[in-house]
Amino acid sequence: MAEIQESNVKHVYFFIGEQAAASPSDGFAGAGDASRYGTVTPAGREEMRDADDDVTIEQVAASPSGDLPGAGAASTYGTSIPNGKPEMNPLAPAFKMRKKESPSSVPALDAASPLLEIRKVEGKGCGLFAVASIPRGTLIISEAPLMKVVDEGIHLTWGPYCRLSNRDKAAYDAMYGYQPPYIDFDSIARTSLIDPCDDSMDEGDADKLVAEPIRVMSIFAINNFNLQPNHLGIYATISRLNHSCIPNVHSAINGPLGVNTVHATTDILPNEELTITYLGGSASYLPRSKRIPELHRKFGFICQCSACTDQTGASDSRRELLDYLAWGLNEYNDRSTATDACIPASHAAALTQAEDLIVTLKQEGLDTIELTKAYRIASYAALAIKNYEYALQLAREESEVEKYCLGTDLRDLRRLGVATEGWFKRIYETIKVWEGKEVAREYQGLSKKEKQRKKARRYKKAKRVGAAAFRAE
Ligand SMILES: C[S@@+](CC[C@H](N)C(=O)[O-])C[C@H]1O[C@@H](n2cnc3c(N)ncnc32)[C@H](O)[C@@H]1O
Repeated sequence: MAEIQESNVKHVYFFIGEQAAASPSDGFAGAGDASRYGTVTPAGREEMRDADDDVTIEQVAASPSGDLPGAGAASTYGTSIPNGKPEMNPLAPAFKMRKKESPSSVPALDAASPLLEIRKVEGKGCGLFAVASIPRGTLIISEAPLMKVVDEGIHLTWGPYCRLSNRDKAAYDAMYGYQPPYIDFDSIARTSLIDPCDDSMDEGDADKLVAEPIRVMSIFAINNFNLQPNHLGIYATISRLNHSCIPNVHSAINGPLGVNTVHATTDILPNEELTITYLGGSASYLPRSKRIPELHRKFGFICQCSACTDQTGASDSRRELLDYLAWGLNEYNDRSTATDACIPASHAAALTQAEDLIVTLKQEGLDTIELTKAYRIASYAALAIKNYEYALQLAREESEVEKYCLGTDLRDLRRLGVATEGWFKRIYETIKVWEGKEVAREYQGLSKKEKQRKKARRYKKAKRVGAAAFRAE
């Protein structure tokens, strides 16, 4: 069974900083972990800004394609998000909607789940909706890909599609298809399917021959997710998740299990739409004036989520603050020698900045994997100033969010040393180096006790809830 490769985990976690040995002297104990904090480099930010310079909100809104759903395809997703790979066609023309194909009826879900159903959504095609209350942390979907091809292998989709069972083909055909303008479907199909030396075929025959493979590619183009190792996959159910800049579920590839898992990152009410973010990592921190064109450029729709339609400016102010705080913390984590007001000059300042990042993420409703990164940096800085208790408390909070986003089967992340439990070990190791074995043991013991206390509290609560339910009956 395929395990998560580091290259793919990057799309879940952004690693920054080199592998440094835990060193009491530099204060970056624990940086030996491939840190999951990463996100933006200044170059990355510039890149994003350059790209955005192409389209403004006004241009997007004014564009004739502005109201059309469609164009998903690659993105940075780390989590897993439908992929759009603009780089597939370096000759991509300026954004122009060519064709949209949306099945007119609502198809049945392939993976039946008592928690959700597929429904038509005005302006979005179809989407997934909760049919019951879904508490935070619930594993909602666990799904193997319907079909996969090697990375950048959109031209290879026709063969695997033809080999699908009738049932799987029906699930595939029910998906939304769109031809992003940066992929030249027609020439890809002709190049891969028509022998240039075969002059027995006239233009009409060739058009007929490529029509179906183009349809298949157009579905694959906007519904695929990165898989490990180096594959792209499409899912009957997960590919129906729409985007929100304030998502309520998190999708991640679980290599050891060979599935994509979707967990609730917030409590979800019945009839609420389940949404992921198509903007991975730091791109979520962009203000709406940058997010909207970015989503439009990559996925072909105008986001109407509450953050994108917020006219008060509160969401934008928070995102700008998030971008500022996270960028500075990344520089700190990278031990950058640059000087900038947003780069904390001391560990204590980094701790305060990371706390601000945590609070702002929560205020913006971003209970996502980004929050685990913020907790890790805060824990890291707390450790550096020898506030061990607080470092452990922050690690515990990180661990909770990790569980909510990714579940508990983290074998590959453990192997890579990026799961929170690896971070706990680093904290204890550092305490041992700095304060001696006894003190480290004490903290470990306290942590164990705290864990047991928590478990006992949870058990008591479950018992109370159970008894109340029993009485109600
Ligand atoms: C991976 S598909 C999601 C499922 C799709 N809605 C369907 O009906 O199968 C991605 C496409 O869904 C649409 N979409 C996703 N999120 C959207 C949103 N927030 N607003 C409008 N359209 C959206 C866009 O057309 C996008 O290209």
